[in-house]
Amino acid sequence: MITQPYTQIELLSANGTVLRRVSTAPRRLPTDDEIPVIDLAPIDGSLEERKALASRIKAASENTGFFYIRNHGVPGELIQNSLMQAKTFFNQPLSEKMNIDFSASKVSAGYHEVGSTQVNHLKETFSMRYDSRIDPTCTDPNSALEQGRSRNDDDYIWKGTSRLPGFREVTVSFWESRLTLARKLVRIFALALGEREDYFDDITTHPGADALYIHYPGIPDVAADSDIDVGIGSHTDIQCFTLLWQDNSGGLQVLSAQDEWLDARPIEGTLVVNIGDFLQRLSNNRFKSTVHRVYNRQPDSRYSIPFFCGFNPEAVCKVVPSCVDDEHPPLYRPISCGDVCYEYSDQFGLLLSLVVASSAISTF
Ligand SMILES: O=C(O)CCC(=O)C(=O)O
Ligand SMILES: [Fe+2]
Repeated sequence: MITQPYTQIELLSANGTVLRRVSTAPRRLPTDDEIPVIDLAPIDGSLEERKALASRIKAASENTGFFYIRNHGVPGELIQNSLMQAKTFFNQPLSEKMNIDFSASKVSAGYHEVGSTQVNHLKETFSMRYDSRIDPTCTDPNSALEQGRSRNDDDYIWKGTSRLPGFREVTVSFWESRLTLARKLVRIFALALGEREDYFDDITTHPGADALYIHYPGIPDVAADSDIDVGIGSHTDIQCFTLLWQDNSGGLQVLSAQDEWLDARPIEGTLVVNIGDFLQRLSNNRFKSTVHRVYNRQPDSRYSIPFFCGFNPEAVCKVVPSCVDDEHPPLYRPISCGDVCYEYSDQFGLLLSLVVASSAISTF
């Protein structure tokens, strides 16, 4: 029998640094079961159709914790317009981008320049957060503002980008479209966990909804064995789940259930969905928050546009009852999604970039 050689990588988690076993086998494409492509059209169908969809999503969430969605309802043209806006933003001189410097922001949003987040992260990012004023379902944004729920309320990121025609409109429109999709998916996840579909509705009225534009600069003449070409080191995402649009560059790698690296290659017309730590926690570890990373080993830029969905930041959540029985006592104490994110940033003394950029690794 051939024994598979393994190495170890370091992951930073809310409990400190943990070592994670990883196969040294060459990367491979996932099988259809490992990262399935799921047709989301039934999400607007009958309860029976939604339940059937939920069972597919349950299987994927319990397996690798990654799946592609097609017919997701986010218009392709809106995605392309957002990509154009992202490129225009990143193409500006650094001094312009620093108008919305993340570290000067009061609301944990704005621009992170290359090298300003974690070691070996070769990327620059624009980030925005939940804002009740642009939430299509928020009927009383002023009252939400008073309750401190609107986390973009000083308009810092929009004032500092007002010179870019259409930047705010397109970026907000894409964010709204993904918030709508995320809320529908939360209901499917409730079914997938064995609860009623409205189980999470009360805690998604002003949820964590952090959106990024990410630019991974190309690396000319990169040596094959160089370790400076990591786009994002190995990590898991912190909140409930992530909706990710990636361009055609490739480079997103996902750890399989057998600890092998899988290429989550771009598939036209799809978004990638992956489970985050908070949903793994609420599911009592039934759903998998899976380690992934990005390598941009190419001379060209890579762009990706993630959206991180959580619950209302102050809502204290316990492991869902359907995931608990005599043989499976709750593995986690109740906590809010917001507190988990703060624990993370406290642990590492990092800015709240971790809320949107998740955990990270130093060297691999
Ligand atoms: O750029 C990508 O494809 C993935 C980004 C990612 O994993 C993250 O921002 O957490
Ligand atoms: Fe991630």
